[in-house]
Amino acid sequence: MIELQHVTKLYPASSRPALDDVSTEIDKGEFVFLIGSSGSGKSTLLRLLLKEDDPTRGTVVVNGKTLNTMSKWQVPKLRRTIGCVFQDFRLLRNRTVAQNVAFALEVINKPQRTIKRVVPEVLEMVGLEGKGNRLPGELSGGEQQRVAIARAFVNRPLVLLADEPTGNLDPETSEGIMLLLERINRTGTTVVMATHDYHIVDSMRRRVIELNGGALTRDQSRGVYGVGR
Ligand SMILES: Nc1ncnc2c1ncn2[C@@H]1O[C@H](COP(=O)(O)OP(=O)(O)OP(=O)(O)O)[C@@H](O)[C@H]1O
Repeated sequence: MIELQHVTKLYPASSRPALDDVSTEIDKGEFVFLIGSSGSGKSTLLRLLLKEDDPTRGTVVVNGKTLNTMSKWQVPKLRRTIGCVFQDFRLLRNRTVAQNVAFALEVINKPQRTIKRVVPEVLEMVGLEGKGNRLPGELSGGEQQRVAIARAFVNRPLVLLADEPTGNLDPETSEGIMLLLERINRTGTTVVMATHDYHIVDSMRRRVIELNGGALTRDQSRGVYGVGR
């Protein structure tokens, strides 16, 4: 499903690798927390999985495709199989909630009749029924993140990558978002979530992969955030 083999990433401006000989495998349907202090390489790893950047050395495989040898024209097809959620929601401010979600289907040329059917379904799933005509600015942070999750999931991706999805939310709202991500995971979608939120990691007891200065220093099933934090 996801495989990294001896992946090193060196940014031109930096003397220290952002990722340092990282090898791991994530199976279909897993839920994985990616943890590590600021600058440890979490976002870099997620960017490599999306082929937003290429590794300096090593091999990255996502959904059966080796990204190193993938040509540019195949990248949009890869990204259709991956949903993304970010800390800052990244919604289109001047489009309604429903339009934000519909947009994800329009760009992959789904017919309007499918869009009309699927968008209300997914908005209901994330608990936003009746709010499709609001603008993002008229929603709470938690609701905006639900829109972002709906947009990421509407195309039923094989993998959902979440980079600090609860970073801007209070603990109670974060819990709701985590329940939603768990629900998505139960549909068979692999979830990889970068986080600093030790409450969430400790309460969910899922697989934990820890990066430290770019190196993978811990891989623990049913893990915790860590001792001595
Ligand atoms: N575009 C870039 N050019 C140069 N260096 C970069 C670039 N992006 C990241 N880095 C460096 O790579 C290292 C890893 O950064 P990365 O953003 O992956 O860490 P992170 O674990 O996601 O951190 P945070 O938790 O703060 O988001 C850092 O030292 C960072 O300064």
